[in-house]
Order: sequence, then C-alpha cells, then structure tokens
Amino acid sequence: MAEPLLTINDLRISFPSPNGRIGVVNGVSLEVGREVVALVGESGSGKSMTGRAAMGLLPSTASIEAKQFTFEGRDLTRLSGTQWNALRGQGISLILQDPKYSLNPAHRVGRQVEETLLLHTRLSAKERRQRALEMLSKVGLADPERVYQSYPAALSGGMGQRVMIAAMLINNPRLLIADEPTSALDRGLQDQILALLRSLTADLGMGLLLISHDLQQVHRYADRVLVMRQGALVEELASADLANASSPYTRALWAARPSAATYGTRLPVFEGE
Ligand SMILES: Nc1ncnc2c1ncn2[C@@H]1O[C@H](COP(=O)(O)OP(=O)(O)OP(=O)(O)O)[C@@H](O)[C@H]1O
Repeated sequence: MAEPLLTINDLRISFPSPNGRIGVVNGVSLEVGREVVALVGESGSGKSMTGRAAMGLLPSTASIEAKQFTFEGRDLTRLSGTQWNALRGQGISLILQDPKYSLNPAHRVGRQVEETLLLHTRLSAKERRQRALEMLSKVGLADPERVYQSYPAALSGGMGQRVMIAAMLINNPRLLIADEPTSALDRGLQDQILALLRSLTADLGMGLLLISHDLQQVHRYADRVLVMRQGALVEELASADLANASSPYTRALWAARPSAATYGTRLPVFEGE
C-alpha cells in the first residue's frame, strides 16, 4: 500500500463512569490509504467512536490516547479546535446516516453544498455556484440546477444522501469517513449510493473508511475489512476473503449477514468469547 492517509496505532477511548473509566475502544490499530476500508462489528463494538475520533468529534467526556494517530503524517492528538475545523473542511469529511439530520431544512440545497467553500476558500459566489452544480452532477443528480434551488424537504432520501455526498466532497477531501451512510435508505438505493461512493473514491483518489454492520455490502464495496468486537480488532482481511475468514467471530458475522429476509436488522450481539 502507498503512504497511508490515516494511521492509527493503539487507539484507546474511554468514558468516565461511577466505577472508574470504561474503555470503549481498547487498542485499535489501522491504516487507510487511497482505498475503501470497512470497519464492521456488532452494535456497541466501537466502530463509530473510532470514526469520530478521526474527525475530532468525540463527545466531550471521552478521553483519547494513541501511540500514533496521524493524518498525512500530521499528529491529530495535538490539534486545536481551530485546526480541527480547518482539517474537517479540507482534509477529512464525514458522511452520516440520515441526510434528514445533516441538511438544514431552512436553507436551500445549493447554499449548503457550497458552505465549505465559503468557509475555507476565497472563491467568488459565481465560482462556488459553478462548483456546487458540478458536484451535484457528479453525484448523479439529473437536474443539478433544480436541486440547487430546492429545499431539503423536496428531496427523496436517496437524493438527500447524494446531496450530502456532494457537500462533503466539494472541497476535495483526501479521506472520507462514512458512518452507516445508507442505513436510512431502501436496499436498491443503498447499492446505488455505495457504488457511487466507491467510484468517487477511485476517481478522486481518496480514501474511504466505511463504517457498516452489513457484511454483504462490505463484501461488495470494500477492498479491506477490519472486524471489531468489544472495542478491539479481531481480524483484518481482504473483503474477497470474508467467506473464508479465520476468526470464528467473523465467520459468525458472515453467517448472520443480512439476507433479503433480514435486511435492515442489526447484527446479533454474540455472547461470550
Ligand atoms: N457519550 C457516551 N458516554 C459513554 N459511553 C458512550 C458514549 N457514546 C457511546 N458510548 C459507548 O461506547 C461504545 C461504543 O459505541 P459506538 O457508537 O462506537 O459503537 P458502534 O460499534 O458504532 O455501534 P452501533 O453500530 O450501534 O452504532 C458503546 O458501548 C456505547 O454505549
């Protein structure tokens, strides 16, 4: 693999509790280059906390330590709030589950897609508009002018998620973190959005950290898979090898992968070791 974009070595995240600190991520190490890396595992395994740490978006009560935690060689553990804001606008972007909660219903789509350019570049209004229209077209929206003028309420779920992707990519981030980016969408749309994310990742030369509980999707759209359980990594493998995983836990997750019948449900939590 070429020089990684994101390098995490022995990441530990904990929260205070009446009985002392509770570790929710306990020594995770990973690298993401210009590729699609999936982080999978049952609910509560620490996937989102790992992704949020890489965006500087952990809850304020969380404590974080790591032997190495760098983006393009830059130490993320030492960034100030202002430096995080700059990095989030220009280097790393986050796509969350449901565009309904990410888009502001009171503002037109165009303004929201352009916002990062307004904050982080000196482009003129005309240039920003041009770039926003290009991005809306790149994410597969057929009538970018109309979408640009629309309010979020006028968009379907799939269109809303495409708009969010346009907003997150407009400033050419090198790393995209997508936390369950399609779980609010129906199955057909999920495939469309993941195929879009995968092709944009390759076209734009980005890295994508895809957080998911859907092993079927991961198998189809990721290059590599990291399996988490109870705050630790249990296995790392090429997605093509998922059906032949060596860890019993990965094998159990693979056997429980969503089928047409169980699609949309959470992965079961497996008891014991
Ligand atoms: N603000 C918080 N304070 C204390 N514990 C928290 C807080 N936020 C999350 N946790 C705990 O951290 C653990 C990891 O949560 P995380 O959201 O990373 O899991 P996940 O693998 O992404 O699960 P899911 O698929 O359900 O989102 C969970 O046990 C959760 O209860």
